[in-house]
Amino acid sequence: MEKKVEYLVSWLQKKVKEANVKGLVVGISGGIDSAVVAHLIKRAVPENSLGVMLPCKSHPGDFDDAMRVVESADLKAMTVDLTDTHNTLFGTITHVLDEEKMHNKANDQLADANLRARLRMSTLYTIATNHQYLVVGTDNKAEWHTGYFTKYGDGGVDLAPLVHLTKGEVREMAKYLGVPKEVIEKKPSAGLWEGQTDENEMGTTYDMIDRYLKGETIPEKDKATIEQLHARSHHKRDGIAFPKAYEDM
Ligand SMILES: Nc1ncnc2c1ncn2[C@@H]1O[C@H](COP(=O)(O)OP(=O)(O)OC[C@H]2O[C@@H]([n+]3cccc(C(=O)O)c3)[C@H](O)[C@@H]2O)[C@@H](O)[C@H]1O
Ligand SMILES: Nc1ncnc2c1ncn2[C@@H]1O[C@H](COP(=O)(O)OP(=O)(O)OP(=O)(O)O)[C@@H](O)[C@H]1O
Ligand SMILES: [Mg+2]
Repeated sequence: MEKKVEYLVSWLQKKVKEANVKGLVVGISGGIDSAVVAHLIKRAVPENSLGVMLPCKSHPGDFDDAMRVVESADLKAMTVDLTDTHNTLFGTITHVLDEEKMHNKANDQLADANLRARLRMSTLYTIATNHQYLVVGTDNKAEWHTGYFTKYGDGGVDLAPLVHLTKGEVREMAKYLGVPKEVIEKKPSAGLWEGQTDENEMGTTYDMIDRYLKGETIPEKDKATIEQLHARSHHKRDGIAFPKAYEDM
């Protein structure tokens, strides 16, 4: 584990140098993925690493966990509460959709949730610009493979150090780094609505996804779910679609 951590820390240092920036910033949710990234960026750039708590109608317990993470990593941190901003922006958008008789309320929960993730992204980039930092993402291998992230939200980052680690490997790294036990043991959640858990929403478990990614045999139903999630999310991993230049047709 020491070698794996050293590898990621030196990769982060290399990226900072190549980009000619001063440091790194990450959003701290109180979940395990951002906790691991918090520890990695602190090791990579001890004097120029920053964690940002971005509550948006979030559970207060998650904020307490985020504070525990920050303390465990001895990371510089700040809080920007996005609740009012989200209420104003989502309220304005839906008001106009109502007036135009275009409002599809069936999609409200997802649209509301993805706006939270994109407000976090915008906030992190505003802070990154202020500090001349890069924005570090927290997607692990399971989330990346299934597309379980908001495009240009939590997926809108400069660096993604955990993208080759299964959720199990993230857990092992978290233990090694000294992430608080309650954070390691809590159910993964995007925290985008009351009672949301990743596993309920995805329709399979991280254990199944990890086993699938390691090439192990898993039940047909879980395999089909994972393959469907993967097929539906190519556009998130492939980047922006461009036409061929007219001259090259
Ligand atoms: N084929 C295609 N080619 C190009 N673009 C395509 C496309 N199909 C959809 N799109 C675009 O992509 C959009 C859909 O993607 P997106 O906006 O990401 O939205 P979507 O994938 O529908 O939702 C995001 C999912 O990620 C979960 N999430 C989000 C944030 C954090 C976490 C977490 O674990 O913490 C989890 C969230 O709970 C939800 O299940 C469409 O609105 C459309 O604009
Ligand atoms: N309240 C929040 N404050 C700051 N950043 C947040 C917040 N909620 C989500 N994020 C950012 O979005 C990322 C994606 O969330 P995700 O839930 O996948 O990761 P996590 O909370 O760190 O771990 P877990 O998947 O175990 O819940 C977080 O790692 C974090 O960087
Ligand atoms: Mg979470």
